[in-house]
Amino acid sequence: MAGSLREEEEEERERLLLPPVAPGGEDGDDDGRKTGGKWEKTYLDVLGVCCSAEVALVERLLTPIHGVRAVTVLVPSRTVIVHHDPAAVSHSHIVKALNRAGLEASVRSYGGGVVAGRWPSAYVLGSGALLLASLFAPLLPPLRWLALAAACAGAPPLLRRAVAAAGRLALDVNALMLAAVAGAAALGDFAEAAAIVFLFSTAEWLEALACARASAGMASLMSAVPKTVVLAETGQVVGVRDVEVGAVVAVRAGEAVPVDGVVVDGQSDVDESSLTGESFPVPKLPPALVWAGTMNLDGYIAVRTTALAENSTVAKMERLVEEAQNSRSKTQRLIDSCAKYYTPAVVVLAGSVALLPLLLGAGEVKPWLQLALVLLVSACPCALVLSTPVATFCALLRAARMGVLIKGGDILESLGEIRVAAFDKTGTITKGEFSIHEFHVVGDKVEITQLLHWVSSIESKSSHPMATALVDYSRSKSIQPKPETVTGFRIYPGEGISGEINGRRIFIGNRRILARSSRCSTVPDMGDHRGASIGYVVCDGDLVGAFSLSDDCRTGAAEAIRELRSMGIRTVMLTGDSRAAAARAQEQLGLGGGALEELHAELLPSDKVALVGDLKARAGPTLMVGDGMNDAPALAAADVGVSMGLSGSAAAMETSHATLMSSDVLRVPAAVALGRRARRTIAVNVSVSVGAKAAVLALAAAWRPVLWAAVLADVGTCLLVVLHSMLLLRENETETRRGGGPEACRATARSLAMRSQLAGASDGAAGSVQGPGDGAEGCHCCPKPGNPSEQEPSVVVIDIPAEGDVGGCCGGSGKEGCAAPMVTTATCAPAPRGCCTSKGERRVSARTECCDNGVGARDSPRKAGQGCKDSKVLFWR
Ligand SMILES: Nc1ncnc2c1ncn2[C@@H]1O[C@H](COP(=O)(O)OP(=O)(O)OP(=O)(O)O)[C@@H](O)[C@H]1O
Ligand SMILES: [Zn+2]
Repeated sequence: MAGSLREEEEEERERLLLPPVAPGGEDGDDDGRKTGGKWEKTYLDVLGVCCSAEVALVERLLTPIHGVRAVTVLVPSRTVIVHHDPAAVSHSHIVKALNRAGLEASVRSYGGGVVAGRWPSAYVLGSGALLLASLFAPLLPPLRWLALAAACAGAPPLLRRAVAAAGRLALDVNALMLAAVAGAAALGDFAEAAAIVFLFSTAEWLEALACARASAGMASLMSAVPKTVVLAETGQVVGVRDVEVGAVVAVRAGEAVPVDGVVVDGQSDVDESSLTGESFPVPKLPPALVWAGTMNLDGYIAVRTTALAENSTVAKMERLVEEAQNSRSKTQRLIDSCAKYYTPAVVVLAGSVALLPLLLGAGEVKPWLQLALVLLVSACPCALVLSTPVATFCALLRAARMGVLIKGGDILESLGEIRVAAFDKTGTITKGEFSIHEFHVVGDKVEITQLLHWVSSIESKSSHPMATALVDYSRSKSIQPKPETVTGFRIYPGEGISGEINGRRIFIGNRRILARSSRCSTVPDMGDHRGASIGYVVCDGDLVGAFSLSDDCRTGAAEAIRELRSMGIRTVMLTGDSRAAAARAQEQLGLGGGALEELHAELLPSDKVALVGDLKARAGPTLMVGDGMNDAPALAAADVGVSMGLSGSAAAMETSHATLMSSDVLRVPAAVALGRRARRTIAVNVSVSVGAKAAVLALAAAWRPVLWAAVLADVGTCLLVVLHSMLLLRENETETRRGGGPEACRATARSLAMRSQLAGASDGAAGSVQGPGDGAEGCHCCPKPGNPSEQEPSVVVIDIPAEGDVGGCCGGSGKEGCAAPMVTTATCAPAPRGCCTSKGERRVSARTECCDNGVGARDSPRKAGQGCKDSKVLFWR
């Protein structure tokens, strides 16, 4: 059932994440395919794209070409992506069209190191050599003409671009530089003219090199996907784009998985780091899901595809990164609009400085003209315009590499401002892998087998984590779900689900659904499972079954929360689950049950939205992390909504602003840290570029107009800004430090996995392969007992105040306890018609004994600072 469900979900994801319609294209892929030729996506490195001004030019050049459907220009990485029909228009045709306008385009080869290491053009080299020779002019005066030759030698690329820009009535940096060169030459400063050309083109080249280095990272996202696949049944080799959904493809050891799918045969360890940033291999057996671009390490697997190549997760990721580059952030919009006025203003100023003395008949004209040239060179706000997009691009790329997909520069900036982090519980703080403690029949209306059949059949239509547990539980009792017998399936967000089987309407869910559907009078006592969630089954108005289930915290959840708190961020839990379950998770997170500063339980999706709004108003910019469908509205309402990617629901992924590709919540503090770093980088970039300009202008105003210094300030700061932004690509020590514990655990897991791989390779058999789970046990929520002297059995009595009834809500089992402060219930279900026995204020004591089971036993409440690392419940009173 998991397979079919996932497929549905996959379909939904596909529907939600349809390829973006790029400018110029009006329809989706399907239409294109139907009309004959296949659309292809070609990536071009276009060095001539340096400001957003070139975007329009590229679009104007390419969109009229027959066979080109859409053009996307990514300024930060100087990339142009062309959707075209290769039969109608070839790569070289596109490249030529761009190069005619002097844009220096070349087709990016897949997997290649892009253009890194490329030599400067002949123009740059020629102009440099001539300039060098001209320096000997003091010895041999005629050599000074070589400087003029140097300026001319380097000018053609500038001229071509300036003419192309002028064609669309734009004044670009090339035109400004050429004007300055011409001016300097006219004044007889040949060396100055040559210096401008040489400095400018060298800096451009270096900048392009740096950008190419940065965008190589993006290319590597997709380059891992093989271009051909082997069909498992026939052994036939076909292009990856021709593989249909449902085909079975063979993936041998050492090959990358070509398309998203389900393992149907074989077994292997798969390295998913390209997608999740998680560096240890994940064992895959049928029916595990695998994703395109991940690496099959050591075994053969057959994969039934669940998506077309262009709709694979990695392709969608790539689209998101591309879109993110195109979306301009607040800061960037501000800078761009300033830049729009800055250039014309300075050009007009330069013009008047040059003309006024002439008109007024001032004595010496030359210094005025020099001042005008300096102003002209300073009129390009290139560094300022670059200061944000390059930093944003590098940060987004860094985020993608660590398995966090951020959908734009704005989100990145907001991430750096976060003051509150709200977490959903199930599937975010906890693993979302429930285990069933009890499953009872209530009354004598049905048999247990019948009940299990109903529950598993209806639950197999739900993607809630509890559903999986209930279906597995039924299977363990030899009852197979029959989803086809269910009609009228319905989801009640925050409550549960319902469906009809053989004319009976069955409801499954929490107390709210009980209130909605039943006319019962008693609620069964669910025994001693404190902190478990209680579920009910109602058939045609009668309560017929009840069950209790719970799940444990994720690895790293506690560290993530600690990290966020150490960064001065308030942490909050917003859960649809019961208060008892919330309190149990809180307790598992440590810090004496005070890890999260606020707990809000039993929330409907609308309550989550309201609380997010409240947090925003009360404490500042709010981040929300969630996985479920019920979280989607809250994710959208938060300043930054983060969804749990591959494990979460499609709805959450769609509405969120960022997605964690792995389920490692430690990426949340890391992403916030990255956001803060990006903000700092942008601030430094902006001040450096503004500062340099101001210094040159001040120098000029002080009658010291130095033209080459102005050029250096212009292109030099551009280069500086690019290089400084690229520091973001490097892993920051604070990011590594964030959650130092789990990092160590991951290292262990990695080395264990590697060792097992080596063992497997040397003796040819898998032997006793230790999965990553084994290696990571030390980083479980519950700290592993350390000092043996602390593990001596001792009896501790923990007093837990029983939860009081709030506003006449049903009390559930009547035995749920809560140990955490500030447990609130936002809303109460309408009081069911007399279904609950009310509860008074009570204290419940648990007698516990310390134990060292390492991974916190399910029933072991643990209190920090009581000399007991872990404890086992002996009995409840
Ligand atoms: N498919 C289901 N089967 C049984 N119970 C369900 C189902 N879906 C929801 N419920 C009940 O409704 C409650 C609220 O569900 P909801 O999805 O809003 O939150 P949750 O996933 O439990 O917690 P969180 O909000 O922390 O993710 C659950 O705790 C559960 O008791
Ligand atoms: Zn959840």
